[in-house]
Amino acid sequence: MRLALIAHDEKKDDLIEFARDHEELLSEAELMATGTTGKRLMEATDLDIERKASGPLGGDMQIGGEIADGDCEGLIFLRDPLTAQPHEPDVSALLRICDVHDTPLATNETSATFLLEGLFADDR
Ligand SMILES: O=C(CO)COP(=O)(O)O
Repeated sequence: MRLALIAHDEKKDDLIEFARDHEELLSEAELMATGTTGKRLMEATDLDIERKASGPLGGDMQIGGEIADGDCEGLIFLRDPLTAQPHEPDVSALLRICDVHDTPLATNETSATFLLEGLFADDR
């Protein structure tokens, strides 16, 4: 199973905590992430993560491409709902492409837990 992990700057610590809490399950997946998110996660855990470009430089669009190609089965994207992002159009496009392809998408920690547990329950 291929999964993508992304967090905006204000949410990166939360995603790291989430990844530590779920490291065993996550380690069973092939993981990809936007650039800085992937770097921070690999520094903080033993997870192996394919790093795309940083979000503002096109990383969200690269992950969107994986989803459009049917090569990513779920996205955990801890967005910062309180800060405007310069690449907001890319963020919206990524969320949209998840809906186009009916790809599971979680944008907060509680739904991220449901997403992981649901995908792995399906897989077993
Ligand atoms: O901006 C992002 C998602 O929109 C995340 O990008 P980084 O992981 O490179 O910080």
